[in-house]
Amino acid sequence: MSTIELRKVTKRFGSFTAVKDVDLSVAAGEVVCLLGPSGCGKTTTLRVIAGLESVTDGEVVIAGKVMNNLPPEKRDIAMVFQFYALYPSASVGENIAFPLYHDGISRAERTARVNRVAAILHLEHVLDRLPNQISEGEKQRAAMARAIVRDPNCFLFDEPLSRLDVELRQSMRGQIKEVLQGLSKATVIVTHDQLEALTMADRIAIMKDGLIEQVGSPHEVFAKPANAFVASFIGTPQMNLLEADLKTFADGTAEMAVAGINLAIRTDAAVARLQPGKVTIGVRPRAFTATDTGDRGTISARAELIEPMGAETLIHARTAAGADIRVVVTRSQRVKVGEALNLRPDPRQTHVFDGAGKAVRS
Ligand SMILES: Nc1ncnc2c1ncn2[C@@H]1O[C@H](COP(=O)(O)OP(=O)(O)OP(=O)(O)O)[C@@H](O)[C@H]1O
Repeated sequence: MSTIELRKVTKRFGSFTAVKDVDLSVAAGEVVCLLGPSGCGKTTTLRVIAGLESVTDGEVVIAGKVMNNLPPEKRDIAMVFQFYALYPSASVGENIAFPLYHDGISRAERTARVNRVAAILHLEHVLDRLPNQISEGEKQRAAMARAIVRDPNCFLFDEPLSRLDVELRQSMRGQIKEVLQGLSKATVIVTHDQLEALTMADRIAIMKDGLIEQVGSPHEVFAKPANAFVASFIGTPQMNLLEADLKTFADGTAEMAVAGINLAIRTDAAVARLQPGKVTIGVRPRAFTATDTGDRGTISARAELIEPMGAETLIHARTAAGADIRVVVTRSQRVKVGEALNLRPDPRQTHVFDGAGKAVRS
């Protein structure tokens, strides 16, 4: 069974802990993306799975077997790096066949397998060419073909698309996803690009400072972020995180105010149970209604910068107290720089984070 499991994995480099107590399991046929800012420990986690780094603590289990003491070549894993490392003097077909030369596979079998993966990855027409005679996208597909030709237990990808231009990335994301869907292998992809993670992953593990902050489907991490970090990391434009004052009352109700304005937002039982004081409310830029008239429950702000985005417009607004708020409106709603806005957050789409940044859910 092609599965990957990390059990309380920690990796230290000297006194620095790059990966802390990470638990993660990837089922057969599942694609999990490790996503997070630079230096959060994504690549180290991948290298630990591959056996390119030893673990300091915990267990790496692949296909049900503890792999901690096995070298990379004994783990039956294929890894695709950011740099494809194709041999320049060998044809594309020979490059793809390379992993099969060590396995005592007959020439006929080798050719059959290369042809099969070349068909999956649409490379039949370039098999006889040298790597410098094919496009960047074809090089990336050749690297992937070389990884899947051996039929390994699992796949690991390290920033597989980072060297490609925007357009090619877009089409490759779909192609990789399609190929992986047909292979039924556990796959881990490292990326710092959320769009890549959102489109390719079945589940996303969001990392920060060596810890996994949340693991969930693309929809879950977007709609139900576990904490303020995940909330601000996932979604473009970024979610607004606004400081709010929470008051709770003896009858189990609560009120929240931003810059002194009481907002008609989530004040359900879970919020009312919090300690009164400072909390953070999270509102995505598309979860505001911008109205002309300021009435109860709206935040007053002034448009500072307007960014047309095609069908929608991104407005950077600022409150009198100096809080910046990003708002997305439809193109037909014309707003000018300097104009006063009254922003009403949709209560059903308002997130609340406690003093430690943890999401409060009812
Ligand atoms: N061999 C090493 N020795 C010491 N520190 C290391 C070593 N390898 C990585 N680190 C540190 O561990 C942390 C995590 O590195 P890692 O490469 O896993 O991050 P990352 O999330 O993949 O970042 P990026 O997106 O920039 O590649 C970083 O602070 C890095 O400097």
